[in-house]
Amino acid sequence: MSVIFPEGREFEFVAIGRLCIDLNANEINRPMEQTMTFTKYVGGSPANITIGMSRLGRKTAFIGKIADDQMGRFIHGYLTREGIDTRNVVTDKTGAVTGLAFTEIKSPTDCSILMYRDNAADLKLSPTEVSEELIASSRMLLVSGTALAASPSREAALLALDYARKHGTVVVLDIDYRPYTWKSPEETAAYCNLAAEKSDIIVGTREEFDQMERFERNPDRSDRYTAEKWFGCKAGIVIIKHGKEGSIAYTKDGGEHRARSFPAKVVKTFGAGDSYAAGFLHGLLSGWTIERSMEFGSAAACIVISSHSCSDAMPTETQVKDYIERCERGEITAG
Ligand SMILES: Nc1ncnc2c1ncn2[C@@H]1O[C@H](COP(=O)(O)OP(=O)(O)O)[C@@H](O)[C@H]1O
Ligand SMILES: O=C(O)C[C@@H](O)[C@H](O)C(=O)COP(=O)(O)O
Repeated sequence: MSVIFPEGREFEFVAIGRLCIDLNANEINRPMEQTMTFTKYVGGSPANITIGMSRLGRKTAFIGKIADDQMGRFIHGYLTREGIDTRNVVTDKTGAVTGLAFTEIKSPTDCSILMYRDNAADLKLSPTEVSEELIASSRMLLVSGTALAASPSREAALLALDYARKHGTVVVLDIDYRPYTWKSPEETAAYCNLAAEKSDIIVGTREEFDQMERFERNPDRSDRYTAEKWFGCKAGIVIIKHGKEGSIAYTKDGGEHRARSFPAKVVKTFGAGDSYAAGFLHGLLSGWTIERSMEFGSAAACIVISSHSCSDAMPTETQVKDYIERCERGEITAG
C-alpha cells in the first residue's frame, strides 16, 4: 500500500471546503432559460464527498463556514442528520451568503452549472477557525482545491494541511477546479500546486491536471508524467479521471491501475467525481486493493449520475455492491 492511515483516531474522515446548495433542474433535457423549477439539495463537492463517506458507514466531520440564514441552517441540519460532526462548522457573522449552484441538464451528456458565489460564506473561513485537534483526531483530511481560491479560506486550508502533516493525518487533495471562483488560471495553478506538494493522495480529471501544468512541458498530456512529478514530493497515489473512459491510479511504487466504468442510465453527469472519491477512499480505508477501491468508486459514481441529486443520492455499501452484481448479471445497460 502506498499510503498508510494512522490508527486509533476518533474520526476516519474530515473535509475542509465549501458547504453550498445545489438547485437541480426539475425539467430536464432543456436549457436553463426554459427551466422553471428546481429541487434544493445540500451541495459543494467536499460536502457531497463527506455525505458519501458517512453513507458508507464512516465516522466523518466537516470544517467549513455557513451563512447565518435559512440556507445555512438547512445545510447544518442535513449534515447533522447524516451523522456528520459539525463542531467545526462555523456560522458567518459578516452577512456573507450561501453559494448556490443551479444545474442545467440539457441532455445526459450536456450538463453545466451556473454558480452564484459572490460574497460566499465558505470562502470566509479563517485560519483561527480551523481546529487542530479535529485534524489530529482524524485518519484522513480531504482538501477541496476550491477552498484555496480566495483568502481567508486559502490560508485556512493551507494551515489545515500543515496540521495534517504535523499529526500524520493522510491528506487527500481533490483539485475540484471551478473557474468562476478564481481570479486567473495562473493563480489556480500556483495554489493548487502548492497544496499538491503537501498531499499524500491527489485526485483530479485530466483537464484539472492540465490546468496545474500550464507552465510545464507535458505536450502529450501524459498521465504518467503528471503522477511522477508528484511522487517527487509527498504523494503516494495520484488518480487521473477520464469521465466515461474510466480512471487511472498511479502509485509511488511504480504501479499503474486502471478502472473501467460501469454502464449507467445517465440522468446528468455532475456528481460523478464526488461519489467516485467517496467510494474510492472508503475502499482504501477498508484495506481493499487499489483496483477494488477504484471499481467501487466507479460503481458509486454510476448510482449518482443515474439520479437527480448528488448529495442525496450518495449510496450505501450494500447499494454499491448490489449495483456491481447487477452489472455483472447484465441487468444494467447504458442508456
Ligand atoms: N457517463 C458515465 N458512465 C459511467 N461512469 C461514469 C460516467 N461519467 C463518469 N463516470 C465515472 O465517474 C468517475 C469520475 O467521473 P469524471 O467525470 O471523470 O469526474 P468529475 O465528475 O470530477 O469530472 C469516472 O472515472 C467513471 O468511473
Ligand atoms: O461542487 C459544487 O459546488 C456543486 C456540486 O454540489 C455539484 O453537484 C457538482 O458539480 C458535483 O460535481 P462533480 O462531482 O465534480 O462532477
